Amino acid sequence: MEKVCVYGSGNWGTTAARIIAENIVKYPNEFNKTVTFYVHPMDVNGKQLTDIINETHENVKYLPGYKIPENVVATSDINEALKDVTMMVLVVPHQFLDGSLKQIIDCIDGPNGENAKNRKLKKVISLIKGLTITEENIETITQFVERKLNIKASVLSGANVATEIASREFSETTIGYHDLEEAKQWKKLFETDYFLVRCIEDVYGVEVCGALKNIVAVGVGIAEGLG
Ligand SMILES: NC(=O)C1=CN([C@@H]2O[C@H](COP(=O)(O)OP(=O)(O)OC[C@H]3O[C@@H](n4cnc5c(N)ncnc54)[C@H](O)[C@@H]3O)[C@@H](O)[C@H]2O)C=CC1
Ligand SMILES: O=C(CO)COP(=O)(O)O
Repeated sequence: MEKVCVYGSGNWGTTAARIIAENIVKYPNEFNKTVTFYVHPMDVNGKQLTDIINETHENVKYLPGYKIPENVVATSDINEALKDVTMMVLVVPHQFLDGSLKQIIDCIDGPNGENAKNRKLKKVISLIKGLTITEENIETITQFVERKLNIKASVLSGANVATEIASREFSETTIGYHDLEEAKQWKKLFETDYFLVRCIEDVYGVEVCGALKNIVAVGVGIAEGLG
């Protein structure tokens, strides 16, 4: 039985958690219906965002006005978020990825790596846009994730705008995979009648196109702004 965590609770993470939670209940023999939702600790008007999400079923900070299914359980406790989790959706802004992965590795492997052999987490998909650039080299986000987590990662990317998808406006996306059986599972979790998912065996191609698309998008925005 697979158990799913959505790690990251921004605009896109919240939209992804809603879709997954609606889909996951259709496959009771394959997936545990509870989706854990890792929320970076945050105070909103004197209250923890996790408490607000669990009580009102709405992420008032990052996706106000859209209800989140009750099988999404928000937490800022990493141990609770990743307990028994076999499949993880990574959806934090790229600048927080390194710190997030350190926290995840500490949790699943133990501070000295002592639990690494008993890892339950086997499947990871990145919804993150961007590239990691250092003085030495350039890596795609999944290459960075694979190097840090030692798990082959899939990617989901496209010309996708979270609030449009949350509003059930039609949109298409692509999953890049290393393993077809795993890709079929991610497709079950993400596809809806308004969010069409295609799968291709080219992880790096999908994520590089997704990242480059945003350079074009910025250019179009500037051109539009100039009239
Ligand atoms: N919003 C969109 O329409 C789309 C976003 N993406 C990509 O998804 C990724 C996530 O984007 P969004 O969900 O839009 O993010 P967002 O900008 O809406 O949310 C910010 C996120 O960062 C977390 N955060 C804030 N401070 C932090 C810290 N110090 N440490 C760790 N986490 C912290 C927040 O809890 C929240 O989850 C990005 O790579 C973005 O490019 C991809 C497609 C669509
Ligand atoms: O790629 C996006 C929409 O398709 C959004 O990316 P940012 O959230 O990084 O601007």
